[in-house]
Amino acid sequence: MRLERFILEMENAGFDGAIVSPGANFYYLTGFNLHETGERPTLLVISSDGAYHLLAPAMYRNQISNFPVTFWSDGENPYHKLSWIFGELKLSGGRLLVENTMRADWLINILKLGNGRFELHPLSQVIRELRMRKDEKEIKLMEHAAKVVDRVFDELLTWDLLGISERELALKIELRIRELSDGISFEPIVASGENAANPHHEPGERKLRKGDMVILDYGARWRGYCSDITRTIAIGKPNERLVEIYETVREAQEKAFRTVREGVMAREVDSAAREAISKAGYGEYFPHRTGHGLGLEVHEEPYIGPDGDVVLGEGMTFTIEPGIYVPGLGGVRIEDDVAVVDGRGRRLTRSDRELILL
Ligand SMILES: CSCC[C@H](N)C(=O)N1CCC[C@H]1C(=O)O
Repeated sequence: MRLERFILEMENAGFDGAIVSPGANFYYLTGFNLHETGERPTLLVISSDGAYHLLAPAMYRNQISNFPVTFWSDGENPYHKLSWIFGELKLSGGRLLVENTMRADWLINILKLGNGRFELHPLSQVIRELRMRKDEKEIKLMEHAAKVVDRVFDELLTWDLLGISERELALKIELRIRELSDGISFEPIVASGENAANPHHEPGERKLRKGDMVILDYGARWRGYCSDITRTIAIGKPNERLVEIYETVREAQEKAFRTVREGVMAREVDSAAREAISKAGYGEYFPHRTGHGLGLEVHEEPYIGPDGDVVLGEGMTFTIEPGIYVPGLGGVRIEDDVAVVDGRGRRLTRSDRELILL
């Protein structure tokens, strides 16, 4: 059980306990996906002695079973109950791991209860090692999420794209992902023409026209796990320079993928892509890392950048997505999701990477 493994790691690292708020780590450890608890304090308290207890709003009563839990109702003070949980778990002070993204108001109240006796550290310090290595079941779920985005790509190539606005196309992609999966893993990016020079362009009213290169970047979620794909397509015949850029990015992506192997540093994958792009003279137009870990979150460890000091290992899953962005002209990005399986890189997304002219 994940929670037991986590407790062992936490104890080995010399921590007395952990406090986890809803999000990917909470889901990873409990299996409960408590949607939108928002401002209502919801906290999983774990002691390195092996005991754990959840504090949750009463309105989530039907979603939590077979787990030690104390519910609080609107109008009650949840921190009185949290204090009781600390007592039960004998957590009166010491070194505690806390969720990196915990709300400041919850954190302040926890510190008040600790009365100066808690020394807080980020939870990621211990949980990252567990989260980074996916087991077979997790990889299967990610393969499913990847199949959904591949299917959406096949389908969108049959849609009438000439004259559609970026916003409309993003909506159509989102709708199709929602029909085929549990939802989107992030808001789709549709960046056409000169807008494609912005890696995180927000789809707007610009309509797709002949000669455009269009970056399509979107992802699906399946049973908590994410996919993330980017393809760049051309509407009619694009400018020669953009075709040259496309081929450079395609080669960079391929070279980076071929570098993936157990034992290789994340930064070696990044430099394979970066060198190919720099050699073609576009180094200054590749402003981001080559990829990022992918799993319960769309951006997680291991990060595949120039500073990537993680040694790639079995079960790690990440994207490879080099890009070139030239202001005033446009851009190209090609992205696949990759898993390290049997020591080698395996592409989870498999859509065509050749330049497609519509
Ligand atoms: C979560 S929004 C961005 C999704 C996209 N696939 C992505 O992760 N990136 C686009 C440019 C680089 C890369 C990133 O690191 O943000």
